[in-house]
Amino acid sequence: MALKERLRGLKSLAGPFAPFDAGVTPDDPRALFETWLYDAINRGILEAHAMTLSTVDEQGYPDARVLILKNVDADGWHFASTKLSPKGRQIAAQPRAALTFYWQPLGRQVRLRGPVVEMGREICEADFLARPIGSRAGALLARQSDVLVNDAALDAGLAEQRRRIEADPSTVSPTWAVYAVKPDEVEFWQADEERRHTRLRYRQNNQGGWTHERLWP
Ligand SMILES: Cc1cc2nc3c(=O)[nH]c(=O)nc-3n(C[C@H](O)[C@H](O)[C@H](O)COP(=O)(O)O)c2cc1C
Repeated sequence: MALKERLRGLKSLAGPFAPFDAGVTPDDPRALFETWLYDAINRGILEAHAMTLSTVDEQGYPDARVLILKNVDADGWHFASTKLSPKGRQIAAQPRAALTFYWQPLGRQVRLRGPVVEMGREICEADFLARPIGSRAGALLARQSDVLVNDAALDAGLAEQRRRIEADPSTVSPTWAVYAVKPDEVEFWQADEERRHTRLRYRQNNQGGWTHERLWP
């Protein structure tokens, strides 16, 4: 069977899904996001904290990759990476981003976008030190997305950084950063088997609060 037919035969948004009452929602999208995230975690969805981070480079060329959500607080939605990576350089040049979550068994998507800020050194260092040693060694290398010429160079580099950490466990990478996306727009999307999806978009208003409105599916 041709790929096109194979794809046509695959189910999507098959449900059944619990209805989403968009008329009874909190004033702040953070509260609804946390409810949906806990729903996903409690449902046992693997990597419920995985999300797609979209950025653009200096030329406005988009890029996207999956990352792990580290926290949600008054500063925004947090993620961590090395500042020297393509995403780090893109954020330095264009400090705006979008995040997308999809929890398939619940038929739920959340999209948000807004400015990105780098958190203070204390938060970045605490995040770095909480990582397993292998992750710390990789982050100290700070070569993410560079061209890898051979595995021996990677293995030698990781071993060297591991020795460095073992000699001084307080070693931190100066280029490891925790970033926060502070959204000015957050959209909640609940699938419906009959495609009568429910969409609710929050937008920051001039008073520093939020207004929300339904969107056509
Ligand atoms: C489930 C999952 C979680 C990931 N988590 C992170 C993360 O928290 N930080 C990170 O820098 N890369 C993470 N990655 C790798 C990124 O997707 C990406 O390959 C890497 O950050 C390089 O991206 P860049 O070249 O756009 O900078 C994760 C990948 C997957 C599939």
